[in-house]
Amino acid sequence: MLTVRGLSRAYGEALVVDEVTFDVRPGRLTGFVGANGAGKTTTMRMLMGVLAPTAGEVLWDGAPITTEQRRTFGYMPEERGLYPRMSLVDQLVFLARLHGLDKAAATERARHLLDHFGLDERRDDLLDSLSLGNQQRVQVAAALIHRPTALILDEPFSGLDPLAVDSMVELLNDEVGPDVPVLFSSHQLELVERLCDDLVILSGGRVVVAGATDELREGGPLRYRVVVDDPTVLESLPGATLDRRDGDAAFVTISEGDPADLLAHLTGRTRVSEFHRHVEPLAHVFREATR
Ligand SMILES: Nc1ncnc2c1ncn2[C@@H]1O[C@H](COP(=O)(O)OP(=O)(O)OP(=O)(O)O)[C@@H](O)[C@H]1O
Repeated sequence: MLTVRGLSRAYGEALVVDEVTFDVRPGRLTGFVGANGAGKTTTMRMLMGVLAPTAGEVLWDGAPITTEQRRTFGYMPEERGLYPRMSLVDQLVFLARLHGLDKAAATERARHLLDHFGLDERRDDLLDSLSLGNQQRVQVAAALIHRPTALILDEPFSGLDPLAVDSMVELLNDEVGPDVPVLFSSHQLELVERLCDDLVILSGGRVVVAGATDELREGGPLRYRVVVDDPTVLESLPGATLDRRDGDAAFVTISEGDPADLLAHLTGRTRVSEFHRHVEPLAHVFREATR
């Protein structure tokens, strides 16, 4: 497991990452979300050891991480970092060799990834002749070249259309080992909500929400969407309040007691055609957390 503990970074007087703590669990896709300037890239750089923290540490399986261990990670930096004027296959082979693969194994691995990423026919083309989506694929392939033990991706989906995002996720699922922790940053909350097992929300350099995506969504207020024949019964509810109406539907938050009791109360007074849990999208959780 990869752990970030109390990580901080100051530039002069400005504390841009402020005691950030979270885990990236094995085999889980963790989304690192925050507005522009929240501190995601700075945190990821410190995680990878390319930027020194002002305070705090990074742990790998509970012990301070070593340079050797970091070398086994895959990293896609914000500034990318492949050579625009080198052919795809040459640079993947070059990177694989930097990671210690011999020439035959490096060529085999590069060819496998290019083939799997649908780029085999482009293998002799220069990176900057590819579409943005394909360039991103090559960047991800580069991060995967040495079968990394952890994967840190800075905005891997930026600029991709929804189909390209899905295809990238499929490739990651196929190519990333089952116990590998994966952290990726994004400012697209809807995308993260859809893709991630775990979520860390950063705002102004601080973690404002962290946890399993499902639990964060389900852990919100106990809100129900209700449709009844006689809406006047909603004006006084035991252990619940009417939040708002939207056409025929009303949204009710249960503050105490069981939803079943509220349903029984309503059905005793009017016909109830809808009564189900309304889970807020994470954008709502984010807004609440950063208010
Ligand atoms: N070298 C630097 N010197 C001074 N300030 C910096 C430096 N690098 C980053 N910052 C500041 O630190 C803050 C966090 O930046 P960072 O790039 O980590 O945010 P981010 O969440 O990755 O944003 P984005 O989504 O825009 O990439 C910003 O206010 C940025 O201006």
